[in-house]
Amino acid sequence: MTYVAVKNVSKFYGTHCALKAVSLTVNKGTMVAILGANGAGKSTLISLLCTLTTPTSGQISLAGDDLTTATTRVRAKIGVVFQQSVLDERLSVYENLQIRNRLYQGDEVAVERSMTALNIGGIANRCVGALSGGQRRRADIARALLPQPEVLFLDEPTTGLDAQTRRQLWSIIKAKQRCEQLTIVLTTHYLEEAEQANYIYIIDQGQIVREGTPSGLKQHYTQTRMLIYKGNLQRIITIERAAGRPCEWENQHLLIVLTSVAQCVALLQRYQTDISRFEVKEGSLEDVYLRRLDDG
Ligand SMILES: Nc1ncnc2c1ncn2[C@@H]1O[C@H](COP(=O)(O)OP(=O)(O)OP(=O)(O)O)[C@@H](O)[C@H]1O
Repeated sequence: MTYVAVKNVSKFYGTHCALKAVSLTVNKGTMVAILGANGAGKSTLISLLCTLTTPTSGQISLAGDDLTTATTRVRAKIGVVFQQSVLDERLSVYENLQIRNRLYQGDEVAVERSMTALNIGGIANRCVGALSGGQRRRADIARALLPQPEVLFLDEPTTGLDAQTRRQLWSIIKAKQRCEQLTIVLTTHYLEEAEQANYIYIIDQGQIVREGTPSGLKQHYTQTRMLIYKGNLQRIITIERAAGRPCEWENQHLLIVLTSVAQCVALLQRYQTDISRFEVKEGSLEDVYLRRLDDG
């Protein structure tokens, strides 16, 4: 079921076009990742989705409500984690959450519930200015979850965090998605994070240039390659080329682009005494992304 619908949206800053005729949908309970280079338009899109700015043209709706005409109702359904933390550095984690909760007129248990979800009870009384980047991000997410939003917008939530902290944060966010049907829209530069999404949009210079599931994108835009490192390489390449089958040298190894599992099995059977070390490499999301930049 479509939860967020962006239809033909353009956004100009003065004469600069940051988004051009963007259309996308996000289904309820799914996680959608927006990928793109610096300046591609990701933050602009998030700003539009969380009603901080309005489109120059086009429509956006959330749970059936138009963002420009039903802004208050929409805002009650969203949580946002901005690229830059919006917590007050001089206050404790608890004070930050409590003040925010009062603004939402949230119930008394909301702060405890949010702190428990992000596992930050132990740093509740610490001043935000003295927290590590990972602890601060947890507090940011706890703040965004205070009103129990239906959709969470995450604008590069893990930039600058170490791999272990990123993984911990993601296991919390994914659990929320799974258990509470939370809809998530994420922008990120980390391709392994986008890999966890149900659907991906790649933006380049304000336009959507690729879209699909992570596996669909890989299947469509990348190749599976067999690399033969050791063995009777000269014999293999001679036979393959004589039979009209593509086979290339790559840095003193043999490279064969595979089109099917059957082809891989046939090669291994044909050269079982000639191959002593090989590897089959599937295309990655990074290949999809970089190939787009190269094409551009
Ligand atoms: N308030 C603004 N006024 C004028 N131009 C802006 C404004 N905000 C963004 N832009 C421009 O719009 C384009 C898209 O910017 P945006 O911040 O959306 O990109 P981004 O994909 O989020 O980049 P990054 O990954 O670096 O955060 C850029 O060319 C940027 O300079």
